[in-house]
Amino acid sequence: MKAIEISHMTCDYGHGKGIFDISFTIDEGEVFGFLGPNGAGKTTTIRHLLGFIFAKEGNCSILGMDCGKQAATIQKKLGYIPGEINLWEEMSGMQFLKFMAKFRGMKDMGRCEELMERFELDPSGRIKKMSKGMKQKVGIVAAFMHDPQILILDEPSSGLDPLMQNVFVDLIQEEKMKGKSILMSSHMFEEVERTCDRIGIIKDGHIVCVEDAQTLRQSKKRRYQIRFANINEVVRFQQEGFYITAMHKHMVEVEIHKNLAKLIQTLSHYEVEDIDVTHQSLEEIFMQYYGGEHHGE
Ligand SMILES: Nc1ncnc2c1ncn2[C@@H]1O[C@H](COP(=O)(O)OP(=O)(O)OP(=O)(O)O)[C@@H](O)[C@H]1O
Repeated sequence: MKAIEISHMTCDYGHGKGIFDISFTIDEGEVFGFLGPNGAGKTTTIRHLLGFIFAKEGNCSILGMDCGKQAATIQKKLGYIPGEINLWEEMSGMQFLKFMAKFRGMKDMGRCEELMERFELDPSGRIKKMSKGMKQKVGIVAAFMHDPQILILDEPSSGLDPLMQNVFVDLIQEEKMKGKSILMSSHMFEEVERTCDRIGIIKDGHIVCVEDAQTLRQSKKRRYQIRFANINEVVRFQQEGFYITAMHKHMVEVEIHKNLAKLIQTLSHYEVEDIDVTHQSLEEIFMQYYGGEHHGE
């Protein structure tokens, strides 16, 4: 059984807005990164999973339960961090966490206390007075404290400082080791790179790519900056048919995807003074998808 299954789901808000024919699945024990530019449809998809919106076309299920029909059971079971955390402002952080614990029938608050300590959260103050980062911490503790099997996290680390983002990444990695299934929307490429097994990219309401994170990492192009001994070598090298991305005096930059051996072999016939390499970042790869410039290389 799949942890999460979304099949041909459409929610048309009109004027090209919404989500259209969305399908993907998440396995048990898998961390799935859900990425896309602002307004792409991430939150709309997630709200269907929580049963806040009913799919007019298509359907979605969590652990075999229909997200529309069994929303109450699902909401009790899973861990959820909404994109915009609107907690009950008049409550203190602790009152809110106790309320959530009661809603879920939790007896033991040990995990809650452990998480508060990890995130250095003092929950005694009123939510109304808390900073965005503090509210986010309350949201994280509330989502993880009942040790749920499934976690749906909509931009979970927004508002956290870099130190706390690291604490959060460690937590995700630990949960993954425990076999949890996690759907995580994020704008933080580093966080995605460090945690996700598979990545789905949504743009204008359509899924444009679902890819193994390892495959995406391997598809990173490399750019080699080669400094030749003299300009004659540069002119000669230009005839070799490599994809040249920049040139400056005796330096030539070439972009290589797979055929590094060919470059090394070719350069053995040249007078080379220096060679340097830069790797394409995961962010650059995503930007190709976001901007629609990806040609499926
Ligand atoms: N209830 C609604 N009625 C009409 N349009 C809506 C409604 N909810 C969302 N939209 C529109 O649907 C599109 C998708 O919104 P959604 O919130 O799912 O995007 P998102 O990918 O989560 O974006 P962000 O990264 O900015 O949070 C947007 O253009 C949004 O304005």
